Amino acid sequence: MDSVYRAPLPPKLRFESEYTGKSGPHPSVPTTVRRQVPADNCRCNGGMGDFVRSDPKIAHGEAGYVLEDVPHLTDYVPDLPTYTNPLQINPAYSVVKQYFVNIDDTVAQKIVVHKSSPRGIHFRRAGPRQKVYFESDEVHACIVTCGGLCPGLNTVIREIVCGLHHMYGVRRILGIDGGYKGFYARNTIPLTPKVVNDIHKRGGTILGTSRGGHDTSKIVDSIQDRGINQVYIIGGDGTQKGASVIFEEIQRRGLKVVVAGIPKTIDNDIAVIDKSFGFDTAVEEAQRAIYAAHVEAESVENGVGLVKLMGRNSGFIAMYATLASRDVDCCLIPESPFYLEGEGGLFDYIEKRLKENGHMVIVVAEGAGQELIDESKRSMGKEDASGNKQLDDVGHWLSDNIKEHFRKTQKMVINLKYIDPTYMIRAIPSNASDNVYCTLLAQSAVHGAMAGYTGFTVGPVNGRHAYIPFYRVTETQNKVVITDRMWARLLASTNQPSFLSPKELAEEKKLNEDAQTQLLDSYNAKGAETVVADQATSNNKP
Ligand SMILES: Nc1ncnc2c1ncn2[C@@H]1O[C@H](COP(=O)(O)OP(=O)(O)OP(=O)(O)O)[C@@H](O)[C@H]1O
Ligand SMILES: O=P(O)(O)OC[C@H]1O[C@](O)(CO)[C@@H](O)[C@@H]1O
Ligand SMILES: [Mg+2]
Repeated sequence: MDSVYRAPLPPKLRFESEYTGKSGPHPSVPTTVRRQVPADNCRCNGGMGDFVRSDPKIAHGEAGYVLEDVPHLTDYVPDLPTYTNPLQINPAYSVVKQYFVNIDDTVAQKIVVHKSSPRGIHFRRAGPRQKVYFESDEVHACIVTCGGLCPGLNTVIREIVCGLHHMYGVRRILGIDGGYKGFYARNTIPLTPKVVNDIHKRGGTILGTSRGGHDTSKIVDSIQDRGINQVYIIGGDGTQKGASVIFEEIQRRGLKVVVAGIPKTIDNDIAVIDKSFGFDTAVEEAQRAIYAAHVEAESVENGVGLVKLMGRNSGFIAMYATLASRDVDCCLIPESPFYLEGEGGLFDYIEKRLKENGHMVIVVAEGAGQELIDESKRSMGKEDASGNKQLDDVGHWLSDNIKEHFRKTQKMVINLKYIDPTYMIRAIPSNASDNVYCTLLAQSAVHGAMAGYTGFTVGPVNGRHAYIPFYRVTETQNKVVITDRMWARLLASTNQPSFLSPKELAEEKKLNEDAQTQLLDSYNAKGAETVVADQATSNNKP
């Protein structure tokens, strides 16, 4: 049984796009159809950066029900015909009871509710629809991977290709070589089930990836020139922003082209979705480094194992690897400030742990403690090609400082081993559960695109796959909330200090409470629409 509330939506929630219902022979739809909305509804600047998105599709229902819907081709391309979904005659699926998703199914963003809580925000449930907006031989799809590597990229590529081919009979699928810039600067790679058959067993991406090089006009020109009508874009928060401007430009040009985003990031910092693919694999691999650090540390007198893990702005990998391993005595993440010297500081804690236990393990996320690093040693203001701030190496900095402290104070002789497995945890193939997850993501993206949805990111929300508007996943980043239970569990498991004074802790708590109260107040005072906007900035997953 579905745990999602499935009452039929009131008629006013039904969007035209779902009910046009025209089917019949394919009347050679032109690839380019001028859209019916004013061109200045959206502005693109031809490159990275600011853009004005067209209005969100928000519908309201009873008891504070809000549907944040995703765009559909029929929103701007008139008179599109629909076709029977070929899955209806696919022997594997035709026997499945209720294989097609009811068009009224939506997925709740918030599932912990009170008696009087408004029903809140919902997203359109992902999955195959009875009717599709593309004929098999009309589809010309492309796949691109952007940003840093992540376990499972190849699995997603494989499953998009196989899903399109086996489920929808699509034969024309192109790989874009080397990220966004590949659209206009490289040759394409033809993809077939045979080409992708074994790729899920390899780390990395067979398509290559890159940062920077997002030139919206050139990318959309290339899509238009090649006659591509389904664009699958796999990448992190930056990539989804890029996908969003591509979608806006496609819409502005009135093209019958869908843009589907598949969220990818090792840091697990993408808002709204439960978790990003590859994260579990990375956490599992991080265990190996932590295990080695522990073995090294416990084999010598006053051994300290220090492991640096990825996590630019969010400490999820460090937090989960710490919780999973149970060998870690201290976990440092970007969200939780710490200090070295003085009472209650890190040096104090190390000394205490070594006296108690004879050894200890510290895990540090790469984005932690950046503000502590001496200005002279900072790579001030440097950015990568995508505009992401370049971080200073907190691992070496911490290692040097701990060693120097114990050498200077001569309190005890310590033996520190520093392990940096950062790239090792993301360059590996995905594990079994991530492989299954990648398959669901890819298939959900394919079903959504075939059904004519566009401008969406696909992902699980409370365990159910949903189509989420781009703006929802790009407006905020998912971060560890240090006043939540999960961080408390970690503190209880490592026994480390919180490094926050009671005053700071109270302030942090108040900030979070204020955000919650504001949310409720704005709902009560101004109605659900305001809440929709406000919730964009308060996506704090456990
Ligand atoms: N605001 C933006 N508008 C358009 N394109 C963008 C924007 N931000 C980033 N991009 C493009 O998206 C691509 C990937 O961005 P980025 O390097 O930040 O990685 P990411 O997708 O965030 O993944 P990760 O951080 O997990 O490695 C790059 O080609 C970059 O040019
Ligand atoms: O060295 P690269 O490829 O730029 O990637 C490093 C960054 O990419 C990530 O893996 C994902 O954003 C971060 O954890 C890390 O800071
Ligand atoms: Mg990013």
